[in-house]
Amino acid sequence: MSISKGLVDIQLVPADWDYVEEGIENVIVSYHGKDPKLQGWVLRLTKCDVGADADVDSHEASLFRNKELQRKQDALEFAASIVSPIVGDEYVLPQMLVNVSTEFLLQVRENIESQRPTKRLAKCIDSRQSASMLTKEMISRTPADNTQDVHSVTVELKPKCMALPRSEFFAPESSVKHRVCWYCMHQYTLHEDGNVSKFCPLELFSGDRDRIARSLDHFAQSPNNNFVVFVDGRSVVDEQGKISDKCVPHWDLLRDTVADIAQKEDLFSRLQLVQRELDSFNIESVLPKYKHAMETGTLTTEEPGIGAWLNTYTEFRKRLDSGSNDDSIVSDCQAVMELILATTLRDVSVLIKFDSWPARNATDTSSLEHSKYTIGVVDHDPKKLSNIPKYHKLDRDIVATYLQHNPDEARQRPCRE
Ligand SMILES: O=P(O)(O)O[C@@H]1[C@@H](OP(=O)(O)O)[C@H](OP(=O)(O)O)[C@H](O)[C@H](OP(=O)(O)O)[C@H]1OP(=O)(O)O
Ligand SMILES: Nc1ncnc2c1ncn2[C@@H]1O[C@H](COP(=O)(O)OP(=O)(O)OP(=O)(O)O)[C@@H](O)[C@H]1O
Repeated sequence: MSISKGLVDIQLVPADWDYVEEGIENVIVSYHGKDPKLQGWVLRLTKCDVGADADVDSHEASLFRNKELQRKQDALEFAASIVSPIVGDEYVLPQMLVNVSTEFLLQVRENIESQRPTKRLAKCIDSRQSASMLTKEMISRTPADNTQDVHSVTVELKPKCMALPRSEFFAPESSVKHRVCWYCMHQYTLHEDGNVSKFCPLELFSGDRDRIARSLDHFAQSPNNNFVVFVDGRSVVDEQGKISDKCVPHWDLLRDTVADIAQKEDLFSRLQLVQRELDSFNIESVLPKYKHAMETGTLTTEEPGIGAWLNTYTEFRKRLDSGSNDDSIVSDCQAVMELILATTLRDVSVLIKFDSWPARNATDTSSLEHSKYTIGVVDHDPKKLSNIPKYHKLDRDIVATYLQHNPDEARQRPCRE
């Protein structure tokens, strides 16, 4: 990984950028122009509510711009100094901040509008940002070698949960959290009874090749927005909304290859280990600590800057390295920050990109370079401290809804690490 901390000045032409994907907060556009410095890179542009950036020249907009720039610089530092040592340097994509003009942003906004999904249209590219993140392209429209009959294929995994919580401080009605993982319970809030996914993320993190492959099959049956396969830059599903051989060339081979990768790459075990340790208090006991820290002023409504994050991480690392299980020595503030770090890491996506995936008509798949891949995590900006009450409510709702549908403990399907 290489994270450049300065602000880079490059001439950006709106017509050179194509829509790739987006989440709640950011739109990703990829470069297809002629500048070799930008080829193979994407821009991550932040969004705002439609209309919120109407007056780009106001005093408020200028304050907002400075704050946003600081937040993005902190996010770069966060990636380099915290995410990178946790997951491994090799899994964090190279990134840098580039200057972007209002004209550039407004034109890109207009150019990509027709390609955006309806569910995301309440927000648009924020024309007030003065800098955006340039990062390595992980979803590509063209295969690396156009001379062969191959595709560019990227698999996106957003597993959302890596371990069962080990907190001993659960209310009696929450003890189910020791048996059923957060993702499996959440299914009952997100979907109708008959549509809950059979995918369990703990299977994906099991380290057992067969369990991993089976979990990918379950993921493919109910991909939702947690499992996406991009073929030549487009996300694909079959007519039933599933991932199968009908939409992905050699799906069985892809599933097996991804299972091998998930078993072999240290990323998965590192994410699981740190998730287990960081979530040791769980949101249930963190909410009172958060309230207490706010009342006593050890935490304020100001979101933590990079200095506070570095202290949190150093403190956490010291405890982890000493092998101490004594949670009583952890301050309220530290417990809250660790929970936020755990939530940040829980929400990352893992992208695995194959530059030369065999086309459907390829008979000898072994001769193609399908095993050459690039892997990285995306979406690791720190979550907001002010989300703590929301996380607590979500957690309670998830448990309550799960128990409504599964009141009988003997019939609950336990998750296994
Ligand atoms: O709350 P969750 O667990 O549903 O996660 C949200 C994600 O929903 P998901 O369940 O993955 O579809 C949600 O993902 P989508 O945009 O729905 O794909 C975001 O990642 C959201 O993060 P943020 O608010 O943008 O920082 C996520 O919010 P956080 O809870 O991580 O803040
Ligand atoms: N480097 C990249 N190259 C190609 N595509 C990417 C890259 N990074 C992200 N994407 C795609 O864009 C999507 C949205 O990106 P990102 O997760 O950064 O947005 P977000 O708004 O922060 O997401 P969320 O809603 O999960 O918080 C990802 O899910 C992925 O499909």
